[in-house]
Amino acid sequence: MLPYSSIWLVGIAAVIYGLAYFTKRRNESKDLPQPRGPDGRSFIWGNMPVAGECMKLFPPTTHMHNWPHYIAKRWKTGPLFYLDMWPLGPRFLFMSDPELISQYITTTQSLPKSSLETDFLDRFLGKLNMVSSEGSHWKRLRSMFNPGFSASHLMTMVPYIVDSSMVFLDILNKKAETGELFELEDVCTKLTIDIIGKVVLDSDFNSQKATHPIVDTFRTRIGLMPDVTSIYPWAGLDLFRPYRLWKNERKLNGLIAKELERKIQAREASKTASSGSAKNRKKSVVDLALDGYEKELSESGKAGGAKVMVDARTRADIVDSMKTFIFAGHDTTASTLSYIYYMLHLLPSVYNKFCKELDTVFGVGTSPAAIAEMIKKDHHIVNKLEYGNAIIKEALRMFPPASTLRHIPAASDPSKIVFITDPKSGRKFPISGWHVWPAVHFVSRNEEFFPDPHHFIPERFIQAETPFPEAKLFTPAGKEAWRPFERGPRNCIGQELAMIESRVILALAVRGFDFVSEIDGVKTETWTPIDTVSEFEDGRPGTERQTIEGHRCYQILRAAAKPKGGMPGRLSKRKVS
Ligand code: HEM
Repeated sequence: MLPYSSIWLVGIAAVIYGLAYFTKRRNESKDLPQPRGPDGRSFIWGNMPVAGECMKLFPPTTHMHNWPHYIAKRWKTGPLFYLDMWPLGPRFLFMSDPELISQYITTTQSLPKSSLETDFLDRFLGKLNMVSSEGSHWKRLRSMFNPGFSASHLMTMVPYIVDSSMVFLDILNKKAETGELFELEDVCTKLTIDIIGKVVLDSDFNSQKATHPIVDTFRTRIGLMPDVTSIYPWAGLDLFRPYRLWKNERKLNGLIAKELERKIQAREASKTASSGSAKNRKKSVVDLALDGYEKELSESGKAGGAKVMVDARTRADIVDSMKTFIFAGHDTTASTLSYIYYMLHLLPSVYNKFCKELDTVFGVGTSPAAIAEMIKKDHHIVNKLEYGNAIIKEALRMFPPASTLRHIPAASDPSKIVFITDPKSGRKFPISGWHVWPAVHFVSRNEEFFPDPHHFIPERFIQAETPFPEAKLFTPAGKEAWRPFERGPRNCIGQELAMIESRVILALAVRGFDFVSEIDGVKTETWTPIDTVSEFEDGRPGTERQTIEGHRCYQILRAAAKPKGGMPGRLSKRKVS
């Protein structure tokens, strides 16, 4: 037994060590750009007072990517700042300078993904998912699936996208007839899921009209995941969650594996088939991945006879990738489409200008059915929708559905700390040990590149029409300023698909509709653009606050950044202009 005096000595030593460690950690961020002042930083709490203010002011379910722009303005931090919430929360480094981000975080030097992102995705999609994979496994997955997501290959999928969009158009017509209250995002999600099923797996999910086990099980899984809107690790604790998630994963993996097996059998059958339809079938993303796999096997001399055996590891990679594509590809595009309908009601001038472009490209008075045929004949015709494309880009700028989070571990040896250098000031900033979050929402509000960032101005992306010729967007510095799909080797593999499907849907299913968002019985008929910092000037707590930047359907975090409540509203027929 230790004598009391020794216990005291050990206790005192532990307290001294603890205090020294705490002081050292806290001082690491002392001189870095960050919110300052009594409401910005304290020795004990670091920048927790800032998080406290944001949690109080922003409506409760707000996506946290709304914070950095507000913080930068409120505490005048500039485009790069640290938010040290240790030991109660993460240590973030926020940035909105696209040049710094591309050079040090995502492109020239592509940092590994942060555990704040990958822990969630590994649990949700499986450990082999592409978004959180690193190194040789990520390279293998990316090169396996790149061919299927190339622009030239995706163009061959346009007829499928058109067919799904015509079903969607039908549904919108019915909603406009009844004038019922519905969640626009849900309808858009079913459309994007159908498109992904077809493009990726050549499966008819048909979820716009019926239920499909894969889609149902997948959506159940989304509901089972913890709500990650809180920065506290204990938020959303549920003892039965792991079991429910495990059960759901088994079911989902089994369903996708069955679909994959069907695909493999169909491929084998088509090799010997004489019928043209089997041979001429359009290839899905998985088909192209399996083509690559077969080629790899035959080049390495491992192909065993005429029948190709897909090994268990490759099957597991494909199953997790399918979940990844469904996840990454449906919510994101559905959210973007929902915001486009929402903005086109609020800005009739944008709607009218787009209708004129439709007339120019497809001819005055051309019906959606005729436009559908035109697109099927000439897939590239949708690329002529320059203004339509700018509308999609502006929606993605204002309401970005996703972004990236990167991290390299802290270094105890000061000589091993990694720094980035601001070319303007020459100042060095440490990145080791910080979760670097180049939140697209924050970058998209950088006024050097996007003046009047709270206004929806598609023309800003068309050089000949921009009202901001002095903005840096069209200079070399602005090349990577628009980054909703991120940049560099880890950029979005599905970005061409998202843009092509959005253009097709705009061409077919926007004209003639008027969508009015309606939350808790309040219709959004008009909108006054406003900066969050001005909007929150009154300091009224967020539980009472209903809008962000003037929008009642602000973005919340539900796996991706999605419109609040699924964008409820009513559709009506609009006078065709
Ligand atoms: C508007 C639609 C979309 C947006 C805004 C978007 C955005 C993004 C962003 C920001 C990333 C980087 C994530 C990170 O670094 O953690 C990403 C990655 C990814 N996206 Fe998308 N995405 C969209 C649509 C799609 C579609 C349609 C698919 C596929 C069907 C897809 C599949 C993926 C995959 C697999 C990755 C990981 C790529 C890699 O790590 O190599 N996305 N996306």
